[in-house]
Amino acid sequence: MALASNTVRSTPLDLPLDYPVFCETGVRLELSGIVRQVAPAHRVAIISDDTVAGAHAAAVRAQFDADRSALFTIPPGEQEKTRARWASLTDALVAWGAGRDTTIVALGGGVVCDLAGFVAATYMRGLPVVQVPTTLLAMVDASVGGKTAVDTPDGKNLVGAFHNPAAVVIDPGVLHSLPPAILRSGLAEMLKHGVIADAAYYERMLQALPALRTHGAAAPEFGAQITALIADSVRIKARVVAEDVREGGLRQVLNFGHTIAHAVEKLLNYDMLHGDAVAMGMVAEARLAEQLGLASPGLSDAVEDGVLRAGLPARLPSGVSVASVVAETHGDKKARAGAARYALPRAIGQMEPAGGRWALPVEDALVADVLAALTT
Ligand SMILES: NC(=O)c1ccc[n+]([C@@H]2O[C@H](COP(=O)([O-])OP(=O)(O)OC[C@H]3O[C@@H](n4cnc5c(N)ncnc54)[C@H](O)[C@@H]3O)[C@@H](O)[C@H]2O)c1
Ligand SMILES: O=C(O)C(=O)C[C@@H](O)[C@H](O)[C@H](O)COP(=O)(O)O
Ligand SMILES: [Zn+2]
Repeated sequence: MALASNTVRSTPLDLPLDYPVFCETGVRLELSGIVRQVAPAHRVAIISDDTVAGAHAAAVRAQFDADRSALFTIPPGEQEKTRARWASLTDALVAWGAGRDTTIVALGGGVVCDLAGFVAATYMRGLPVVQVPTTLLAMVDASVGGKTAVDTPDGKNLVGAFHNPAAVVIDPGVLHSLPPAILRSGLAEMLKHGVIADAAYYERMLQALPALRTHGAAAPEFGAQITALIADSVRIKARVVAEDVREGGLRQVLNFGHTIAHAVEKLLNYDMLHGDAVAMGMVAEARLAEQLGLASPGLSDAVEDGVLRAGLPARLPSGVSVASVVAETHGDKKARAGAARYALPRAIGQMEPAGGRWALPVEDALVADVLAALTT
């Protein structure tokens, strides 16, 4: 395959993963060289959504031979992370003649990372995928770790596969086109990484929040600061997934806030950004941890403080009843024998198993009490 650039100047982060993660402004322009190194292919199929493609696909496509690459897009939004979109994308790949010598490039936010990743995991029983995340959330979380999935009418990410990327190419330079509310929602997963693993990182995030919120992604000083914070967030996630790729135990810590978040997202027909739901879910689950006596007093105030300083929601959205959220939690993937389970921190930066388990069952009545207090 003729490539626009065969040399890769950037150095990947030093991580305990089997695949390189690049994190540097401008590195998206080295994508073809990276693909050639990690997943050389006869053809390259770029999967994106219409919004991202409009802003960023041309610079990516230009790096590959026109007759051996193609762009496949879906409409933007979580509502598109479905089996139907998986079917239309895989049909389109067949029609285009994609074979096992095709590499998938996932160019987009978390929805594209998950959906294109699932296409790659399943098409002809598995193609390499290079993740090129374009939202803050996808940079720090969805592009790393190999979870791919689609939603079904019954819940979030219910059908999917573990399929590690061949490489992750994080270019914070693409964040300039991201609307502020979507940038902000990515802060939730970064705060989560601080809560579950690293108090110093949590503190650095708190210090950075005013600048990140005031200046937005376009400010010149934003670049270096956000790049360092993204890299450290990826380091935290990488440490966890390297130890437990298939979520046998420890990896459940990355689900802090998610039992409640996924329930609420589904009840709202995914009309709430995932990061926003996680922010609110972390506040609720931190309160559960305190009520159970698992967490030291003050944890939930500290989590709520971070969430509010980031400008993220800390309360249950109106129109969602406490009873409906509690009922939905029983369908969570961590549930066992029908009982919802929660991955709960002890303190900022500290998670430990309780009785050997990383996710604990919690009485519905206690969950309902905590959620009721978050409706006011
Ligand atoms: N696999 C994982 O480990 C993992 C981790 C966290 C989240 N997720 C998943 O990620 C999804 C949420 O991801 P998200 O918040 O990125 O949502 P998203 O992918 O829907 O992106 C949000 C919006 O931003 C737009 N956008 C993306 N990049 C842009 C850019 N650079 N400029 C302008 N607009 C841009 C998109 O078109 C979309 O409208 C959820 O489905 C969640 O379940 C997966
Ligand atoms: O990588 C993980 O593991 C996570 O749990 C990260 C989460 O932020 C992410 O939202 C993930 O998609 C949730 O996965 P699920 O298995 O709970 O559906
Ligand atoms: Zn998440």
